[in-house]
Amino acid sequence: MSSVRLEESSVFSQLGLLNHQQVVFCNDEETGLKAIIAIHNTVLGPALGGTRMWDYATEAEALNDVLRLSQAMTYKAAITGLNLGGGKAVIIGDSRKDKNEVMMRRFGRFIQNLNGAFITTQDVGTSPKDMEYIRMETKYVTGIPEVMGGNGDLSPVTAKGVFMGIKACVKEMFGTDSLAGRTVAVQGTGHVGENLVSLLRAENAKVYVSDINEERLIKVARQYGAEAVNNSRLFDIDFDIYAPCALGSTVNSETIAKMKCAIIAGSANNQLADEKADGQLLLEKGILYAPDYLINAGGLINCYSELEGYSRKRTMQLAENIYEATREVLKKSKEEEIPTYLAANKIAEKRIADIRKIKSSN
Ligand SMILES: NC(=O)c1ccc[n+]([C@@H]2O[C@H](COP(=O)([O-])OP(=O)(O)OC[C@H]3O[C@@H](n4cnc5c(N)ncnc54)[C@H](O)[C@@H]3O)[C@@H](O)[C@H]2O)c1
Repeated sequence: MSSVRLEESSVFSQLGLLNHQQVVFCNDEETGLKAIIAIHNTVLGPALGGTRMWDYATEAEALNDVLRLSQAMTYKAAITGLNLGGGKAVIIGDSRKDKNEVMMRRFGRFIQNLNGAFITTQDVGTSPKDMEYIRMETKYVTGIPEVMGGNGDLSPVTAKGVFMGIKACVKEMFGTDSLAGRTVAVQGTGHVGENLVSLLRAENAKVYVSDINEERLIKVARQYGAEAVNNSRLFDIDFDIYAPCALGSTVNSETIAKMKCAIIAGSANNQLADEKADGQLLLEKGILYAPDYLINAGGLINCYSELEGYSRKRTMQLAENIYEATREVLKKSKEEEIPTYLAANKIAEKRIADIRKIKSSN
């Protein structure tokens, strides 16, 4: 009895923390589906967010994840200037053995019942095939396979956004946004990293690359004329811009102490290990940090474009807008002497508050 109460109180206390509009618990005995859909905010438009399938240790952990991630989507859409709200879904289970067509289609029906308030896409543990199953039961899904009207690889769009974010930071720091002769260290030469290296080299930047995958590293270095460096010694090298395109949390008190660069701008999610402390450290050290959730918004932009009737040209234009959005963040950060992540959060919150006003007036 007491444990039930504890569970209940933790669920309801979590629900109140981040101001969610709606949280839906999806339970279906027949298919074994246990999922949570969190709609954080729909002031700007329908809540869009991926469906993550993960073997969470507890249901409270799943709830915590979906609440946190859906709030982050609200900020990401708002700062990028898209007419989308923030949402996310999690399915509790092992994606390698627990999922199947019927479970995904049942989940699609839960989404359909929300009448468009939530639109989903692929995330960790779900695949284009899963999106295809969901699509059989609801039209509120994007990121579907090319054969069903989707548009394939998102990473060129993401890389373009990161590239524009880098240029905005370079403009702020050096007075011109030309990358010719600037030195950039791209950590991670995967889908986004490779596309970014290609864009940087086309503007004659000097590029260092690092990766734990030796084969990829050498391939990308050779193909684009970049210099391969040992990943563990990356911060011993002098460069202007650090572009993390592999993992999160690579910007922490230990690495910041070693950093000699002027700018951090890359695609990895959650680059700051401790947003508050590391954001402040970077401000004090005079290193410009382009908020990751803004400059890596290419994937979201691509989904938005798909909903609007996909055009590659329009999608790339939207990714280019990341330049101005980053400039605005840097300006606010400078004027108010606050870390850039905080400046971005404030701009996102203001946009939502402003649009809320016009939507409530006649
Ligand atoms: N693909 C997108 O459109 C997109 C959108 C938003 C954010 N992101 C984020 O950007 C990052 C890169 O995405 P991706 O699609 O290119 O992934 P990817 O898996 O294609 O590439 C990641 C690369 O990083 C390398 N890597 C892994 N651990 C490393 C380490 N410790 N040090 C150095 N290199 C390491 C891998 O070997 C791989 O080559 C991820 O954090 C991802 O979450 C990607």
